Amino acid sequence: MSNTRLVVLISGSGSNLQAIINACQSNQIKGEVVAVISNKDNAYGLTRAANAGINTRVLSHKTFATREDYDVELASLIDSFNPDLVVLAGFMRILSPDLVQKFNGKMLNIHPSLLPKYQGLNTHQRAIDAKDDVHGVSVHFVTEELDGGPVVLQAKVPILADDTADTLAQRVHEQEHIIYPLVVQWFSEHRLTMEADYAIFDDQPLPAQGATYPK
Ligand SMILES: Nc1nc2c(c(=O)[nH]1)N[C@@H](CN(C=O)c1ccc(C(=O)N[C@@H](CCC(=O)O)C(=O)O)cc1)CN2
Ligand SMILES: NCC(=O)N[C@@H]1O[C@H](COP(=O)([O-])[O-])[C@@H](O)[C@H]1O
Repeated sequence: MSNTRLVVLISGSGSNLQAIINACQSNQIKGEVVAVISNKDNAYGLTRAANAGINTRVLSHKTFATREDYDVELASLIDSFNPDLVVLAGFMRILSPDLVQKFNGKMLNIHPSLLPKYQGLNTHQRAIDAKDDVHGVSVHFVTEELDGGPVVLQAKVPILADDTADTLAQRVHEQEHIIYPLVVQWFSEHRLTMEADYAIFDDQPLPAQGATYPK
């Protein structure tokens, strides 16, 4: 089975990118990150990629008249690396239908909430403001509906009485760095399909290594 070719899209720090790079280097994921693309030239994730010897590209959305024009260029750039899987890792642009359709079934996103709760932005603060006692993270296939695609795996994170958005985000990040590599590993082992209705993982944080959940 050949290595899964991953193209990762970022906009910021790239800690999830780093988790995936690490998982590829440890052979947890039978794949390689062949390129990292950012819409922001100051994304620290670009430094992480360069340090790992990975191709990097910056495609700023600010130089395009419309979202659609940007996405035509972005789709072409992604395609140029011949990916098996496109991984959105803190990529902060809403993707237009044509691009989503082009990579249908081979584009994943990680979202910091227990979808379908809190689609969109500022999820940690929204959960705190709502006085929720649990928050978390979801890995899902990307569809036209923003953060509405089929969920593959979730991890729950309790909200503590003295939590701020930052302290909560830190604990959510810890679970992100476990479940995203795991889902990408499952994809690299050809064990995921958009049509399946995967179990939503409950309560306990995942073990760091190789749980086997998909059917
Ligand atoms: N068609 C889809 N596009 C994207 C999805 C998706 O599921 N379907 N997931 C998002 C990721 N995301 C949350 O997980 C998200 C990213 C960005 C935004 C957003 O409102 N972006 C604004 C700009 C915000 C900024 O620049 O800070 C915008 O694009 O106008 C919401 C949710 C990735 N895309
Ligand atoms: N709506 C998308 C979204 O908010 N994604 C979130 O952006 C962060 C990126 O962190 P990273 O750059 O350190 O991986 C992550 O917490 C991810 O869940």
